Amino acid sequence: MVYRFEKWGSGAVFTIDRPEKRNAINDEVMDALSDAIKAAGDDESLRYFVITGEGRSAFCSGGDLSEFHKLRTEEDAAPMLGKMADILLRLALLPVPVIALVDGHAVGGGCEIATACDFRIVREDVRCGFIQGTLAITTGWGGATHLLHKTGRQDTALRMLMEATPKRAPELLEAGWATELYTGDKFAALSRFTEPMERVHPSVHRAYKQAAVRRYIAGGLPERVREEVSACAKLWAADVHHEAVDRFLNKKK
Ligand SMILES: CC[C@H](C(=O)O)C(=O)SCCNC(=O)CCNC(=O)[C@H](O)C(C)(C)COP(=O)(O)OP(=O)(O)OC[C@H]1O[C@@H](n2cnc3c(N)ncnc32)[C@H](O)[C@@H]1OP(=O)(O)O
Repeated sequence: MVYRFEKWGSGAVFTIDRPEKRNAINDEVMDALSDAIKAAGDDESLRYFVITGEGRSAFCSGGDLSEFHKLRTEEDAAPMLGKMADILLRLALLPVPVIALVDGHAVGGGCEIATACDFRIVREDVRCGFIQGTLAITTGWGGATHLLHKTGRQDTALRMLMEATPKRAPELLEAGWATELYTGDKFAALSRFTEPMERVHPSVHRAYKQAAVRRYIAGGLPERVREEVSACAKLWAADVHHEAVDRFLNKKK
């Protein structure tokens, strides 16, 4: 299995389980995450939805380049990008707090997944970044749209996107992307984060999350995400993108 979806106290944890590929996202993981989000949305007893990665090397390394490099044209790329962008939008709009438990590097689409969550609990020694620019594309799963919507500083957000480099956890905290940093066991860190909120009735959490969802919708996020997908799909078709992916895939051969 390329994932696990398990109950965790009053929450549920989705674990991307492809450590041999640094938890890269392929169609199978997308479909599993989509199903998990549906189940979470239908579960009135759920208090939290948590997403994390297997192993300590990576939270998620983004799209599976060994699979997605076969997508050559704008028409090829748009359906894959749109599929994951829709899944991340549904993740963001879940009626409960959504927590990214970032216990390894989150790069590319992996950084987009964490950005779509309400909170990011980040291990203090990891690096996260929107490295799509190094492949001559933009974010394509809605990451830029979610980041620009959430962050208080547009200059900081644009700099993260345009530099396309992984940032150290303290920098991510300073930039307002990381909610808090931790060391040691990730589930102990998750408990420390959720415990204070557990003293509040879940109906209060759901009401506050609805306020955030209303702000998303008022901000036109679904349409803005669709436009981001289109922009990425256009850049995807360029030779400079395919050459950059080929260099990554051939780096060790
Ligand atoms: C809109 C989303 C967008 C898209 O879908 O295209 C993206 O997400 S673009 C960005 C795609 N992701 C990347 O470019 C990141 C590539 N990976 C890395 O930079 C590193 O692997 C890193 C920093 C995540 C971890 O580095 P580390 O040294 O710990 O591991 P290795 O690089 O040696 O990788 C181990 C093993 O995993 C394979 N791998 C890693 N990432 C991916 C990936 N995204 N897709 C496919 N395979 C990946 C890597 O090739 C190695 O395989 P091996 O067979 O052992 O050589």
